[in-house]
Amino acid sequence: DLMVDEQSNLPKELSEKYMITKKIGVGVCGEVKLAFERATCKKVALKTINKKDFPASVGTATRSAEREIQILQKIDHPCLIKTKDFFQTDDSYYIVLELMEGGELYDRVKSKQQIKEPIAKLYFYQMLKAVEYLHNNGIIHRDLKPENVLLSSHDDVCIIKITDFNQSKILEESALMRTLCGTPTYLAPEVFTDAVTVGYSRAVDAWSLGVVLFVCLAGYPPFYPNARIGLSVSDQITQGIYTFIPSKWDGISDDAKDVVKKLLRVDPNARLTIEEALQHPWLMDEAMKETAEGIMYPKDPGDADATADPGDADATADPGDATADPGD
Ligand SMILES: CC(C)(C)NC(=O)Nc1ccc2nccnc2c1
Repeated sequence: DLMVDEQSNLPKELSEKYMITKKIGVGVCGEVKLAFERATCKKVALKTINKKDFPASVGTATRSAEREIQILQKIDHPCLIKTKDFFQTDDSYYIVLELMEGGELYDRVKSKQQIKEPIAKLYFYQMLKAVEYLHNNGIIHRDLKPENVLLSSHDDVCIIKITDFNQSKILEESALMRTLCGTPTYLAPEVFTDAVTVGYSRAVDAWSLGVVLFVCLAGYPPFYPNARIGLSVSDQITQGIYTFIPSKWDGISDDAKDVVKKLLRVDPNARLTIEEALQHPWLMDEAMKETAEGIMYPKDPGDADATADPGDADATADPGDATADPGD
């Protein structure tokens, strides 16, 4: 077992490599602190996940933390947070992440009330590309919200990165899929009927992005307590009841409203997929895409996120496209 540093109960290896300073964020599973890599003086974020914080469900906490770590190490997209290092002790996981100096989108929306439409579109496009990559790699995030979207700087035009994969789900090949490959001679009809709806759990991410887009554009959420007298928030959601308050939405384009309406469809089968959202007229904006691709895949290797190999001709192709899409 790793020697732990007596003062701060941190693994010795960790405190030897990083100097940990102030708390900069708090998550469901722990906290995020600002740290400096001693060798390079570069700033990083240190996310701590306490295993013991969930005595009752210590199993699920560990499993969800292990799943998060497994996913964090496998994914590679400019709009998904990257793990730089990883340590663990008996009671905690320590994940070193690239620092996102702009903090959470949640705080940006709170401080700006409404985000200007072109900026909201730039952020939303990056979120769609990140979630498209996850879905093409058989991963569903399942907890997309402004707290889990981080900004790389305080500037309006910046990279966003999605974080917090501890609620995410890895789509494996299912028994149902194997059944449907066989000869159905003796197969009951309901197995086919059930099969029609299975495979849509990724649609939850499209719904969540619809809510995030609504909040960015309007500065208030579509579903909230007392939005409709007599309707709980869950009733509002299950019935798809929300209001475009004129004073907030009058200056916003009909295309933007149309994307929100088509993502906030109660029927997952009718809801826009991430792919379809990327094809919506509101996102058919060459200037925005040029800006986005430019910050996601900078040409200058010196830039923070120059991950694509300059020699690689189609550096702009989304690596996620190549992967087969496992069923649900
Ligand atoms: C800008 C300010 C106020 C210092 N906040 C901040 O950096 N917050 C966070 C929060 C969580 C993070 N998680 C991963 C990477 N950077 C993060 C930055």
